Amino acid sequence: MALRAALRKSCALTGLFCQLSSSRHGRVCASPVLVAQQRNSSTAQNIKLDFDQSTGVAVMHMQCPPVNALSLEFLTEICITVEKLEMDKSCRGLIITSSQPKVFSAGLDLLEMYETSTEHRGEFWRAVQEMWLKLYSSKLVTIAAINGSSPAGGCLMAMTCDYRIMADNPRYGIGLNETQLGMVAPFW
Ligand SMILES: CCCCCCCCCCC/C=C/C(=O)SCCNC(=O)CCNC(=O)[C@H](O)C(C)(C)COP(=O)(O)OP(=O)(O)OC[C@H]1O[C@@H](n2cnc3c(N)ncnc32)[C@H](O)[C@@H]1OP(=O)(O)O
Repeated sequence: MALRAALRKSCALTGLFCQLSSSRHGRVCASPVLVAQQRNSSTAQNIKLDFDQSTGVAVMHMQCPPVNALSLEFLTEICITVEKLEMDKSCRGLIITSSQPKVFSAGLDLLEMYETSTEHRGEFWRAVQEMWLKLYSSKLVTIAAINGSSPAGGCLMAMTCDYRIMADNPRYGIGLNETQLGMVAPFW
């Protein structure tokens, strides 16, 4: 916890006013089942997707309590959601935001790396890579609406979007701080 407190302190603070486009709650996409099954994961429960077909804009609300930590399962859900939207010709843009209070994403799920097997960690890091490559190379216009803290993997996620808008709140931190945890991201 002391480490986390230090992290919170050292995160760079960004002050841009967040004007999150309100979605019109159009069609809601189906749960991503296929790849989840391939990865032996459950169906999407941690994402609420609002897709307004009249504008072609989808809003992905991350709702993986308590802090949208990017677990293998959650990373898989994110990837499948983006894949599904890309396959929908009427979708042009994607806004990624958080339903959790005060946190956009706490980054990679630390529990995925603690006392897990080498094999599991391999699968986990492949999913991390897949997530950011998918967002970075997406043909959709992607926007991170950062409505809370976004350290390390959360920052990575935001960086891979085309645009970032962050809520103007001095309590919200963002930055690549994972080296403070003694963590060096593996080569891709
Ligand atoms: C495009 C170019 C590409 C270039 C490539 C760049 C390379 C990038 C490499 C990226 C590598 C990334 C590594 C990581 O992400 S490691 C994880 C780093 N994250 C953290 O250290 C965040 C730690 N958490 C916090 O600072 C705070 O929790 C936070 C500010 C997010 C929220 O604070 P708040 O006070 O609201 O909440 P709590 O601290 O009380 O936490 C609530 C519960 O959530 C648990 N928690 C928090 N963070 C995590 C996490 N990351 N994983 C798992 N669990 C987490 C926390 O333990 C609390 O749980 P309990 O209630 O059970 O105690």
